[in-house]
Amino acid sequence: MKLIDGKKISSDKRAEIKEKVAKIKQQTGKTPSLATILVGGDPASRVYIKSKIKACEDAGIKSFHYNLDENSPQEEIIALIKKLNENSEIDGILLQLPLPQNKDAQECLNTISPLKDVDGLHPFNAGLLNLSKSWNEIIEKNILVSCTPLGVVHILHKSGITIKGKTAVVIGRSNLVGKPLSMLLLANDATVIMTHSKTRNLKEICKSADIVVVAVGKARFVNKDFIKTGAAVIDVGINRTPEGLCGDVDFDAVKDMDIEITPVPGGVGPMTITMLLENTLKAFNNRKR
Ligand SMILES: NC(=O)C1=CN([C@@H]2O[C@H](COP(=O)(O)OP(=O)(O)OC[C@H]3O[C@@H](n4cnc5c(N)ncnc54)[C@H](OP(=O)(O)O)[C@@H]3O)[C@@H](O)[C@H]2O)C=CC1
Ligand SMILES: Nc1nc(=O)c2c([nH]1)NC[C@@H]1CN(c3ccc(C(=O)N[C@@H](CCC(=O)O)C(=O)O)cc3)C=[N+]21
Repeated sequence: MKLIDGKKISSDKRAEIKEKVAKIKQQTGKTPSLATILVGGDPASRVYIKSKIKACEDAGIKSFHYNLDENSPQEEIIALIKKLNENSEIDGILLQLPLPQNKDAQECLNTISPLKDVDGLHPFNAGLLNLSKSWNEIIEKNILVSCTPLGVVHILHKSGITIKGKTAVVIGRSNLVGKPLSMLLLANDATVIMTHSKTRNLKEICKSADIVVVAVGKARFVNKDFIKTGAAVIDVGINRTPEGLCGDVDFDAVKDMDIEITPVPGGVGPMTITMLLENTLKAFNNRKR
């Protein structure tokens, strides 16, 4: 087993971003900025938001945080987003998901200005990703794509894992992770198989893959039976268990195989936040303010 060090790849990229931010400040006198919105007080979401704010600070990106009450009506969330859309000082807006019950997340996301949509969840950006024909096009056009999928592809590139021509199986089809990730792998010329809870013969399908990305949200879901020798396994899952934080892969069960694998913690998680910083810079550049 070869461990893929997401933390190291992430900190290298953050150092690059920090330099870029310093240059922008020097050349324009402006500071790229991110607004984060948390509705309610879900403990896991609080932890993520805290790391996001800390990462912004470390990189020299200005951050503004808004914490709305659990019971705030949807109109209040939308009104805040509209206010942030109009605030020329703010480059990126991140609405932390999931929202408390009885709120329509997509409706809120639809009101974020596509230019400030650092999670790439506005239909306009999701559409641009869909229409893109290559990875180069996505990079050159500065398309805003969901941070976790971007992080996964960055990890693959930095680890020297070829994507072109490979069979990649993605487990999970959420709008935040599985679906945009499948589009990114496709743009990188993989043969992509998208799988989900209704997929039959999941083990066999995964066993045929050169690259397996798991984003299901079930602790130790993937075991030896899913993985072929020589495969790259990217574990997106974050599960809090009595024994601590763990991914969707049963790490102990596969660790003796001849594979490359990202650990949890220290794999995809840190990259997600790094890509949020990168997307904030993209938003700054796209707005040319
Ligand atoms: N490391 C990071 O930076 C991030 C980690 N995460 C973590 O990744 C995981 C997934 O997140 P997210 O995509 O938002 O989760 P969702 O709950 O939105 O999606 C889960 C997906 O898994 C599929 N699924 C559920 N059960 C099975 C099964 N038995 N077999 C195959 N597929 C199944 C679902 O299928 P169906 O569509 O049919 O219901 C669904 O598409 C979570 O653990 C989350 O915490 C999320 C974001 C960032
Ligand atoms: N609009 C929106 N955008 C998101 O990108 C988003 C979201 N909502 N909702 C929740 C998920 C989850 N997510 C993570 C971010 C960082 C780590 C992370 O840093 N993980 C560390 C461990 C952190 C810990 O100890 O909990 C690691 O894996 O090493 C994990 C998960 C972003 N998400």
